[in-house]
Amino acid sequence: MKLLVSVLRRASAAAAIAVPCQKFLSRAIVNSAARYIKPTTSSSFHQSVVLAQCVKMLDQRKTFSPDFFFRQLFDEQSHTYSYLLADITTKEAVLIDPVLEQAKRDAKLIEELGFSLKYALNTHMHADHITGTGYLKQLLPSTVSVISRSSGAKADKHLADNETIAFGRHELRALSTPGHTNGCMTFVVEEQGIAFTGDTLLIRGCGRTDFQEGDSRTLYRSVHERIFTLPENYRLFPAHDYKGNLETTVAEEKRYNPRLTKDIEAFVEIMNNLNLPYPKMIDKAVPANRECGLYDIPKEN
Ligand SMILES: N[C@@H](CCC(=O)N[C@@H](CSS)C(=O)NCC(=O)O)C(=O)O
Ligand SMILES: [Fe+2]
Repeated sequence: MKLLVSVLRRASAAAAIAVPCQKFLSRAIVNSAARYIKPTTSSSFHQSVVLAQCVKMLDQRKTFSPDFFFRQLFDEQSHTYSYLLADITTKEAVLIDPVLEQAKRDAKLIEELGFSLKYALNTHMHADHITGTGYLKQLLPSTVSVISRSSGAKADKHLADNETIAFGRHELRALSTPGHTNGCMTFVVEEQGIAFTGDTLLIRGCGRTDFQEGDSRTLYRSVHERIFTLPENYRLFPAHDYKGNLETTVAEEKRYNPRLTKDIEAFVEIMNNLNLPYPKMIDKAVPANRECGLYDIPKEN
């Protein structure tokens, strides 16, 4: 027994030294990697620098505050992500980009977790699915629906650029990021280092600009001026992904987005040649979303 106690003591003393050492060393290695890696060619040197920067930005990723709740939710039909955020202390919650067909699922989850839904927000007037905000207002009557004023859609609260929405001690800031539609907004939670980009910026892609008020040059400027200027370690969460990706970062998209790393003229050319089929639901979704999704919704018994 004595032997076991002594072994455990030694092991924990070793760990107490090893963990900070490891952290210090990994940071030191990353910081100096670009200077000490021996280049064989200038392009492999460049790759080493980019890799070192990427490791560094992962190293510096923020973790959520203990009183901040985050849950990513998915609708398989439209490939839409919705995001439930809450203050764990006060239980006030917000839901970003809910989908009509998932409103009951979302309401059940919110009730099970003991949250009270304060705001149901849309990043923009969606074209591919009907928003769940109107229906959630019926299911959870405390809910206030929110969208940007420039979307032209009905809601209880209309947001202007830079306006904030509070839930408990947390808040998100709405940045106007038009281009996919006029009313597109990106919601940023600065304390947690995260942003919800709607369809403005998708993972290694971006929202199309060939319907509603789409404009490629405007979208390019929105991304470069309002999203790529956020700190590089910010985690980004889009409204859709069609390949199973969950999230990205500012640093990743600035380096690897195949559309937005190009200059503006090349970007416009890419966007003019996407040749995507129109969303199947567009003729139903846009008129419904103009009414906050309160359009042909299921009646409660
Ligand atoms: N096939 C889907 C619609 C897919 C689509 O058009 N997605 C939009 C976002 S929803 S408005 C988009 O901007 N896509 C960009 C891209 O590069 O894919 C359907 O029929 O609903
Ligand atoms: Fe969209």
